[in-house]
Amino acid sequence: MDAILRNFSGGSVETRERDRGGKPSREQVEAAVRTLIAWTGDDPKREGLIDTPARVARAFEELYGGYFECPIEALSRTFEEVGGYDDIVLLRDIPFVSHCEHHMLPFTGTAHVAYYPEGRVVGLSKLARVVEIYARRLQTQENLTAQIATTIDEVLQPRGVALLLEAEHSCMSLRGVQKHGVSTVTTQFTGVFQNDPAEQERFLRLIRNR
Ligand SMILES: Nc1nc2c(ncn2[C@@H]2O[C@H](COP(=O)(O)OP(=O)(O)OP(=O)(O)O)[C@@H](O)[C@H]2O)c(=O)[nH]1
Ligand SMILES: [Zn+2]
Repeated sequence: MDAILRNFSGGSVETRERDRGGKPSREQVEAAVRTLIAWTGDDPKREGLIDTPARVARAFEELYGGYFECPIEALSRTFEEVGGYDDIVLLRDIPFVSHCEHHMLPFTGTAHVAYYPEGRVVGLSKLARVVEIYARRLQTQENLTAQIATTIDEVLQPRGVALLLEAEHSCMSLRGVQKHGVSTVTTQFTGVFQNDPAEQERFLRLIRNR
């Protein structure tokens, strides 16, 4: 239980993805949702709410499905027939929804993912799948950014990886400080994007210039 709720941030991607724990039963989850409903002040036994715990459990399976998918596997099929192409590959504006690990409230935004292939490339959708898998876990935006970058870097071993995420956190807009329209930007660079300021600048320019 502890293991599954932990969002593994230490060790290699492979270790992180291997160390999975058990899972509570459906009955336990539904009982927990009934407790939360009662905590709000409502009656979990009233007609409109009677099936809600089951719905919430199903919604959680969808929203947090990323714990049961493997980002390493998503990147496992690569191909080399790209006519000698060896320049930057950039996926711009990948939309994502994740949930902050502090409040379990959604933060939504877009991810820009780039890498410099080293001989072999991966199917484009697989990069978006890695974003999706990690987004569907409890996250901080920093951790989400780092996990996507590290995974692509470790699995594909390209010449470099560049990530930029921009998102609005509903725990900041709907509650607490209640600031709407704040965009949080995080970046992570490896390889040439980290070592060569010109490459980093090129990535940022490609994102900005539409
Ligand atoms: N660094 C980081 N902080 C986050 C992220 N998501 C939410 N937070 C912040 O986590 C912090 C949690 O702070 P706490 O003081 O424990 O919680 P809180 O009392 O609800 O804080 P307020 O939101 O200021 O009311 C808040 O400042 C949130 O804005 C994230 O992805 N990254
Ligand atoms: Zn939060």
